[in-house]
Amino acid sequence: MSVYTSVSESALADWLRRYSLGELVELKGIAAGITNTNYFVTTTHGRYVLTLFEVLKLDELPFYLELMSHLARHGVACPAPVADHTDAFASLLEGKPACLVSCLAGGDVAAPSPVQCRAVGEMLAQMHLAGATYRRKMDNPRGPAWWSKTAEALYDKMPVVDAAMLREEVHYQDSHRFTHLPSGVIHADLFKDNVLMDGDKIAGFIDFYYACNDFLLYDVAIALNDWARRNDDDIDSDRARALIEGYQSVRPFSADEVKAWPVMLRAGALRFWVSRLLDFYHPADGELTFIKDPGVFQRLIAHHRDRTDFWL
Ligand SMILES: Nc1ncnc2c1ncn2[C@@H]1O[C@H](COP(=O)(O)OP(=O)(O)OP(=O)(O)O)[C@@H](O)[C@H]1O
Ligand SMILES: N[C@@H](CCO)C(=O)O
Repeated sequence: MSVYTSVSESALADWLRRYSLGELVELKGIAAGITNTNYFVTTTHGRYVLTLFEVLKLDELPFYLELMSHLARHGVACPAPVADHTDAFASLLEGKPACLVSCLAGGDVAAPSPVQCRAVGEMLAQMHLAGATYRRKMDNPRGPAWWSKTAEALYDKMPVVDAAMLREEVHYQDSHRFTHLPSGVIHADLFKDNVLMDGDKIAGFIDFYYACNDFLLYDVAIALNDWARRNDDDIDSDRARALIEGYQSVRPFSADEVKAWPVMLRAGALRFWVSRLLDFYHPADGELTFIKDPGVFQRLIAHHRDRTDFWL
């Protein structure tokens, strides 16, 4: 469930007076999602998604909401935040920072086809191009410094063999640091559950709350590691090739990116291995029921290590 903060119809009707969206018709909690409280809100003007932020603070939101607005303005499929009469995208509701965004059609897919993977790759490249003119900047809070430090707090808790592999992976990434690859605004969490599909079309990328500035190639690796991953945690070549082809039909990899690609696939997996290990060994209060299997990314890294064909 993901309604942590209850919103009463009367509080929402009051809050909606800040907007030019008409009168409240219906308010309905959304079950999916882990971090935030989400509702579908219908007004006399249309349908929107209301998010109450459970962790992010009001002054942290402009980077993400202005990014979504920028991307939507450039034709990238993503929700467009709605501005209120003070021209703000967010304000407090029931004591939490809250915003309204356009409601998209479609739903997430559990078993995507190569055609859908191609569409994701293409839209991701379009997002990277459109992001080039976005002025705000945000360092990646979950980059190499974060995973090295976080891993230090995990080694002692893990089985010895797994800890040794994690050490090796952190060391491997430390010894393959890049400084020269194309970088810009990335989504940084483009898993299957963060894309709404309408058939074979992208209805929209959602959940931009890990977006930051980093290597564009790292974003492609994160997306591929989820969209093309099979149930045995190896990669399906047809889906991988389709996603890369879709991406390169808009923004071809540079020669440096081609060289960096095998390392980046492992970096994209390491980041989520570490965050899932952190949730597993140091769960935050109330998080227990949502912990995802860290082993998925350990097994994926093992497959990436053995790989000789990287679908390029
Ligand atoms: N703009 C939108 N249009 C339609 N449905 C949406 C939209 N935004 C979110 N949803 C629906 O709400 C669900 C929860 O959203 P989301 O995954 O962003 O939750 P969260 O708790 O904020 O993030 P996370 O699950 O990554 O912690 C999505 O699976 C989707 O079904
Ligand atoms: N997509 C992440 C969770 C949200 O960051 C994972 O599956 O571990």
